[in-house]
Amino acid sequence: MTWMITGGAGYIGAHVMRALTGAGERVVVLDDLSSGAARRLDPGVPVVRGSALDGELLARSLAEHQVTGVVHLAARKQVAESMARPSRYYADNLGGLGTLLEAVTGAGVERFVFSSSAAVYGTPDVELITEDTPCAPVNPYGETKLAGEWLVRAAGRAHGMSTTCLRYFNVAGCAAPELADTGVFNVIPMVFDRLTRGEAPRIFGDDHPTPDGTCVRDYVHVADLADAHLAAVRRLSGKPAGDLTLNIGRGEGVSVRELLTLIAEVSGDDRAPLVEPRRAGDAPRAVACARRAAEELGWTARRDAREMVGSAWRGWLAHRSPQPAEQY
Ligand SMILES: O=c1ccn([C@@H]2O[C@H](COP(=O)(O)OP(=O)(O)O[C@H]3O[C@H](CO)[C@@H](O)[C@H](O)[C@H]3O)[C@@H](O)[C@H]2O)c(=O)[nH]1
Repeated sequence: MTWMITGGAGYIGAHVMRALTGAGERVVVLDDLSSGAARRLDPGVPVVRGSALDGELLARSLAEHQVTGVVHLAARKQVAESMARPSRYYADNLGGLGTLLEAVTGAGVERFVFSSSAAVYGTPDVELITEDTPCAPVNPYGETKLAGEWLVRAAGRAHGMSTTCLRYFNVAGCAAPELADTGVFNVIPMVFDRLTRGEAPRIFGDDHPTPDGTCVRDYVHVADLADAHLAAVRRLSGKPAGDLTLNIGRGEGVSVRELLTLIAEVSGDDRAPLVEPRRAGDAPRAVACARRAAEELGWTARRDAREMVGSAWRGWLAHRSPQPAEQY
């Protein structure tokens, strides 16, 4: 089998590429390097430089590399940007996926793994989010992920393709400094960025209905997430498997205050945080029930929050972004 990884030069895609090649899978990367970084690529892995919106290139590359399965990660992923530019998100995330699925089914590819997100759930008021928790996204990014899942399942049913949708919770850390997340769009890099500038980290609300008043999230190490993709690929490589949708998280909540304590320990910078008003659209708590992934894939996350923060800090020191391209 040969797996095409779209977005393989991105933060998550490069970790997936390493997990698959490290386990002996044959891989080809498709990436237009618009937000991915060439330094994350592996010289031993062929790269098609182009976009998932380019149907002709896709058809040619799938045939040339005899691709038998696709892991689709290439997408826009900033919530705030999706609210400012919804049509761009719909066009790129769903347009790209539609074009890719046309090419993939036309080429007879029988296995497809889709990068989805906990953003499909919106802000449910539950202790643990299961895959049966109703989906009610609260921003265009989450909407494109939910509609993307529908598209993937429909194509699977129509063309006899086995599909797996992985709903990632809060992804953090890195397996090696060169693979680090260099964008400043999530809490850990946002706090690192503040500390590096000599500013206090911010807490968006300490009056949430949670034990310490700050938001609780399910942080999952990107290397564990990559292992989940490997497990999904292995499962699909066996007998035809229909469609499957899985939460990918640890099933454990970490509050913003707990995270800041870990960051202070790792960075050696323990300045007191500033408490700011709540951020619009933030759920007080978003923690996965991770049981179905354990049952279906035999996968559970192994790395804890300290390992995520420590590896993220080392990656930040090595490759921090001078200035993100656009801030919202
Ligand atoms: O300086 C900061 C930055 C963030 N937060 C809080 O930290 C938590 C995590 O925020 P963030 O890292 O922005 O993640 P989420 O808002 O939980 O969303 C992330 O996780 C979702 C999946 O659960 C993905 O869909 C999104 O793409 C991804 O941004 C939230 O409670 C924020 O209010 C702070 O208190 N201070």
